Formats: sequence, structure tokens, C-alpha cells
Amino acid sequence: INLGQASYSIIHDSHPTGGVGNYFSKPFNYGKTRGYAGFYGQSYTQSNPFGFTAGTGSSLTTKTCGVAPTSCSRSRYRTFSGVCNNLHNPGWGMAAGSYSRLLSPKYGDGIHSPTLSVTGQELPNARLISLNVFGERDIPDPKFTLLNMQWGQIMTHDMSLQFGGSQAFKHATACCSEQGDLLEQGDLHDTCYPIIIPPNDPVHNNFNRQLCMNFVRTLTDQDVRCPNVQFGAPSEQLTEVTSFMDLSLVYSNSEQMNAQLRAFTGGRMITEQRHGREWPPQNPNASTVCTMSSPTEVCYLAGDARVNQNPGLTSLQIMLLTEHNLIADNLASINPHWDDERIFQETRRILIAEYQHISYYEWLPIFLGQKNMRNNGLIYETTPGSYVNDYDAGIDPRVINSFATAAFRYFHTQIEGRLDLLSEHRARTASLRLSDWLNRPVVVEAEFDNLCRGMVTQPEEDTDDNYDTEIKHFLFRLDGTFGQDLKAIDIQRNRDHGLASYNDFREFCGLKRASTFEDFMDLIQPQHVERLRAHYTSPEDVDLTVGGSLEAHVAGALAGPTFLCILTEQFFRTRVGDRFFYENGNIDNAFTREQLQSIRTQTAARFVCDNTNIQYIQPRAFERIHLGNELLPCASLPRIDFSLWKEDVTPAFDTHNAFIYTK
Ligand code: HEM
Ligand SMILES: [Ca+2]
Repeated sequence: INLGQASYSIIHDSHPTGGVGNYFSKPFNYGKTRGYAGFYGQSYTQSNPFGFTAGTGSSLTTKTCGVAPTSCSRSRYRTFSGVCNNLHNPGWGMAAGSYSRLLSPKYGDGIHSPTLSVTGQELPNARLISLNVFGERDIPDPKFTLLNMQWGQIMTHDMSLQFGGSQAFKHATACCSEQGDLLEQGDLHDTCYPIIIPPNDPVHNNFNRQLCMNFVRTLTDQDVRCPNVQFGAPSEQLTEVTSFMDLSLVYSNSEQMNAQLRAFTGGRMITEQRHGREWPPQNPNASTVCTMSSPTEVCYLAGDARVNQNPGLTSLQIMLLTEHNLIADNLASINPHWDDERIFQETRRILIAEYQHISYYEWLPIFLGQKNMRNNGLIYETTPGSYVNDYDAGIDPRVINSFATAAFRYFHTQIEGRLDLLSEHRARTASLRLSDWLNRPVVVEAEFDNLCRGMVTQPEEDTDDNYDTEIKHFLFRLDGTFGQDLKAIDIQRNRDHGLASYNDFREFCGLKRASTFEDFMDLIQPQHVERLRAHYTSPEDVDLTVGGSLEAHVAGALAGPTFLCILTEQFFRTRVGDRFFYENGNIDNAFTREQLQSIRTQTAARFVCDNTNIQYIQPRAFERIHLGNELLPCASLPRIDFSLWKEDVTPAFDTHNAFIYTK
């Protein structure tokens, strides 16, 4: 490959003085005003989202609702589809089930059509809001690395994939012509909701034409005619993946798909050996899922269909895959009597634990704040080897629509459009332009270690109201000059899913409901409020994904109070509603105290070290290298001690005497 062609340099703007975070005189104490704490475990008004039987030949799609069994047997291991994690509600969190909601939807027609203004008119154009309300300044984050952003996308892909409508691939349904012109009304598919390019768009030449960006609506329980959906009830979007943090992106969401990924020997996953290391297998549908300049280019197959989407994501997926095989080889050598299935399942359990640990104790505190997480029971100060027995079968672990469709997407602001390739001495050898390498993983194989060093060294973009030009004007441009706009897509998706308004969520989160635009100034800078006023007719119309992305951050967190409320709620449910959560000592095959303690020593840094040829890394890999976080030899970082899984080690843990955390 010709990297020269792809190199790209950006001149960084200087950091603005007095950023959004400094706007408040009084810091907002999120923990104290948690007005929404009362609803855990309550049931929601929506119609039965589970227990679907297969859909009935919808004309829209071949996709069908997930089928949850009516009863479950107690398995030692998670199912691939997520069913039976909750023994009373077997469908909770399963793949092909629905999202949950914190607030009832606000569809235009009350049931299914995209949200409208309170005046009954269309909401302001999504691309216009993206252009005029949000910036595109390139401000490197002073503290965090690109790994911080990239790990978040891994968690996203584990937790959510909107059914049928994602813009992450070239969509089979076209709402705009090849040249980008809006199709005639009669030619538009039912699921089309194209983003119209406004007049005077700075990059798309709209002269004498009605241009658009493709946008296909997410399929709902009504679209695929799930049984038990009540006539006239509001539509609920479906998700393709399990809600649990169970590494479904590695192992897939069904047994059949998993069988295509497993080697069925030594507990291993299928890999292909090239250039002295293991790579994921080739995707049999390479030409449809990847952008390839030759038919022999690599295009990977993994548990998640988005694996090839961008080089950083693909690199982390590869690391998760090789970490699986590394653990499997360790277990196989210490337990030669274990068969393939046993090694595979125990390995899967350890890898998920390792990843849940890094996500909850190393990554999430950066985003949600350590104190906030402690106050709300998302993490605990544990004594060595102690369990946290906070599993609650009454908590619905499903992913919340406003989490996946608005709050978690805020971190698209952290995406960097230039990826540096670095030597072991952290010298830059070249840079990649992100939009040259979307759905095109060939570069990952050619530059794996250099890319990974870039990811753990380069700063991510500041978490603010700016979105990198590579995703704002060039997303999925393929060979074209310009492409799509991820912020505009996020706004359009917010309306597609009929999310309740920003103002509704403020109230829900215990904040003051605004009656005028000025009332937003408690959390949003005046110049941003003015831009909202210039575009929206009423404060009631402001989209959640827009208002939430403009709020000043809560001290110690990377989001404002409204998004923080949704994020905190989600990660509480994801933990407490997961029967197999790694710290839980009350399940049939809980880790022993020693095993749990060893898992708790694992860090993102060591994980990266063990799955790349990187020799030196800073111990806190989500943070940039600085005094106190200098490069150290990989071997000096703690590593999980797999000998603790040797079967003749009797568990020393006594449930009755141990210090147990309970809710
Ligand atoms: C280079 C990095 C990334 C790219 C190119 C990217 C691109 C995309 C695209 C194209 C979609 C589908 C939009 C739609 O059709 O509605 C999407 C969805 C999403 N993204 Fe990202 N993203 C990136 C990183 C991230 C990060 C860092 C996070 C959070 C930490 C994130 C969170 C989400 C979420 C929650 C969704 C919705 C997923 C679903 O429910 O289907 N993304 N992203
Ligand atoms: Ca999952």
C-alpha cells in the first residue's frame, strides 16, 4: 500500500481561553441532585418488548424479532444471544430485542413518524444545526489518548447496534442517487429519512440541485411486525447485539455465528497467521462490507459486523481476539485434561472479566467521575479478593434508547481525523487520513504496531462542541471528495427514534425545566443558547443530542449533567442487571477470591502490550505520557496469573466469612 498518498497533516488550533468547563461559578453536584433514582426496577409503559416469535414475512426486511425462551436452565456460562442472563425475564438484554426508554417517545404522529416541532412543522434541518451550532476546531485533548476514545467505541459496539438502519456500512437502501440527488418521493423507500443538504452548504455544491445524505430509519418492533405489539402503541427500535458487556463483538450474538469464528481446538478462535502474528479470518462477503482496491485485500470477519469500520477499532478488535487465544493457550497448558469447550468458555469468561474490569475501574471513571460512580453504586472500594454481590434481578439491563442514540454518541467529539504512525521511540513516521481508511483494514495489517503506538500516544480530540472535519464533511466518502456528516446523522437519528426533548430529559434528571431559551443558560453558554434560539422555534424543540452536547461538564466528568445522568443510569443497569458480572460471587461458577484479585490487576496498558510488539508503554494508557505516567517496560506491568486457574487449586473462599458488599 502507498502510505505516502494517505499522509495528511492538520495544523492544530490553539486551545481557547476559558473553555466550556470554566463557565460556572458554582460546580454542579450531580450526586446530590439525582432526581431519577426512584425508578430502578419499575416497569415501563411500553408494550411487551420480549417473548417475540419470529416475524411474519415483513416486506421491509428479512430481519426478525429475537425469540426469548419462556423458561431457562441455569447455565454455567453466558449464552451468545444474551437470553437467560435474567432468569425471570429471559429476553432482557438479548440480541434482536428492543431498547428500553427512560421517557416515552415523542413521534410526529405519536406512533412512528420522526419527531416534529411543537408547532407541527418540521424541526430545523439536521445538517444546518450541525454546521451552525457545532464547531469543527481541532483541539487536542490535554490529558487523554486516542485509546480513550477507541475503547469507548468498543464498548458501544458491545452494547448497541440499531437494527437494519446503521450508516456504518454502505446501506442497501438508497434514498439519494449515486450523485447525491434526492430521489423522487415515489421512488423513496418507506424507511428513507434522508438528510437534506441546506442551501449554501460550505462543502456540498447545492446549486440548482436538491442534494441529500442517505439516511435509513432504524427498524422497530412495528416494522418487523413483532407479535404482541399492541396496535397504536409507539414504536420501539430494535438492537442487533446483546446489551450486556459480554464481548459480543468478539464472540458474536448467536451460536451459529459463533461457530463460524471458533477453531474448535484448544479453546481457540480462528485466526490466520501472517507476518509473524495472528489476524482475524477473511470475511466471505469482503467486497460488500469493505472498500477494497483489489479483491485480495484483507477484510475481516468478527463477532461484530462493524469490525472493519476504522483502523483504531479494528486494531482493538484484533487485540481482543489474540488475547483470547493467549489465555486459551495458557489454560490448555495448565489443564491438559480440559476439552476444547471448557477451555473456550473459561477463556471467554476471563476475557470478559478483564474487559469489564478495565471498563469499570479504569475507563468509566474518566467519563463519569470516580466520586459519581462510587456514590451511585457503579464501582466499589473493595478489599483484596472481596466480591461485590450487587446483582439485582429486578433491574432491566437493556440498553436505553437515549443512551445509545444521544448520550454515548456525544463522544464522537473525541474522534481525531489524523492517525499518527509511531516508532517505538514515538517518532512519527507518517500519518493517515481517517476518511481514506474507513472499512479498509489493509492498512492495519501493514502498520499494526505503528498504529497502536499512535493510539496509545496521540491525544484524542478535546471533549467539547467540536467535531473533526473528517467525520463532519468526509465520513464514508469512499473515493469522493466529500462524504457524510456524523453530527447531522446523530441529530437525524435522535428524531428517527422519537427521543423526548432535551428539556424533558433535563426535568427527568432533576434539573430545572426551561420555559424560555434563557433558562438553558444555567448549563449552556449564552452564545450557544443564541444559536439554539436562531434555529429552533421553541425551547421544547431542542433535540436531546443537541442540547446535551452543549452543556458544561460536571466537575471531574466528561459530560454535562443531563448526559451524565443517562450515562450513569445505563452503566448502573449494565452492571447490576448482569448476573454474570465479574465481581459477583453469588453465581455457580464465580471466580475464586484469588482469581478475582488477579483480574483486578489488569490494565489497558498491559492488555495492549501483550497483544502488540510494543515494548514500552505508560502505565495509565488512557492518559497521555506525562511526569508520573512515563513509558515503562511492558514486562514491569502486572499481568493476570493464569496459574490460578489450574484445576487442582481448591477455592479458598468461604461465602459466610468473607467481607461481602451488598446493596
Ligand atoms: C472513528 C471513530 C468512530 C466513527 C467513525 C463512528 C461512526 C459511527 C457511525 C457511522 C454510527 C452510525 C450512525 C447512525 O447511523 O445513526 C455510529 C453510531 C454510534 N456511535 Fe460512533 N463512531 C466512532 C466512535 C465512537 C465513539 C468513541 C463512541 C462512544 C464512546 C461512539 C458511540 C456511538 C454510539 C453509541 C452509536 C450508536 C450505535 C447504535 O446504537 O447502533 N462512536 N458511530
Ligand atoms: Ca454485548
